[in-house]
Amino acid sequence: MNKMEHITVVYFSPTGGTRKACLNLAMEMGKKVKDVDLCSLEGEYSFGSEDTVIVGVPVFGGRIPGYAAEKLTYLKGGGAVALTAAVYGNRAFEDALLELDDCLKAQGFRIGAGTALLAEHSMVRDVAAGRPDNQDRKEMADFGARILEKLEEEGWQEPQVPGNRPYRDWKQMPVIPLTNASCISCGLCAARCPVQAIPVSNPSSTDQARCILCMRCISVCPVKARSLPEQACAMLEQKLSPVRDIRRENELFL
Ligand SMILES: Cc1cc2nc3c(=O)[nH]c(=O)nc-3n(C[C@H](O)[C@H](O)[C@H](O)COP(=O)(O)O)c2cc1C
Repeated sequence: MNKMEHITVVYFSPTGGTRKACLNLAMEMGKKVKDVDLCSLEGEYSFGSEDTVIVGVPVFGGRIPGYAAEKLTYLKGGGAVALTAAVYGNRAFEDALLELDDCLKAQGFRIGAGTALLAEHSMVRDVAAGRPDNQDRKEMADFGARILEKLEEEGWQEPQVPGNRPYRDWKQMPVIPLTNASCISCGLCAARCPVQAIPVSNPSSTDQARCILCMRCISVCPVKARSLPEQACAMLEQKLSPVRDIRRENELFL
């Protein structure tokens, strides 16, 4: 039996939705919570078999971001229980949860439960706007109770989660965020970029070869000087218009 006293929440959350969704689950499980941002991990981070860890990543194109997959190799599971969260913006999570579980198994975790959770779409913010909301939070209390009940059982099994191998092929759009004349060169975007794609000396430029289009620079800019090119925005809005008025539900796989 896993004598859980606290839960560690490990996440990659460029615009904060993944972190919020995972913290909601952790807090509703009634344990002390430790917060670990994958962006600030620079070396190995080890767990042991008594640990329980919520690991959350955003869904990018039905996959997990390559940056997150790389950072997950810093985690050493040591038999710890992972509760996984593929956090997505109302379109679909496709192979992301399966890929996340596979990555963590390879790092020595046992998967206790998988979840697909909703958060605001970071590219088109009026899709799943305001999520996770109060209703999501209440649902996390139910998910948390069901997870704890399962982990109390002797000989519990890892969940079957949806998704296919090989994982779907996805390439990010060949665009970068643009900067307009209101940029005050404060350098916040450069400081917060997880992949150092924005030079501190010239924050209005972006290195396309490094940029993972995670939207953090756009979301942290205090004067809203950064945005995707208009054509890309129009294309995304059109692509997401069929899911704009749908409320997708969080899912739990035990
Ligand atoms: C490059 C990119 C690709 C995305 N692809 C998907 C997707 O395939 N399906 C989906 O529902 N949401 C997708 N989203 C939305 C994010 O998964 C969602 O907004 C997530 O909550 C962002 O996490 P964050 O707030 O922690 O950055 C994508 C977002 C970005 C930036």
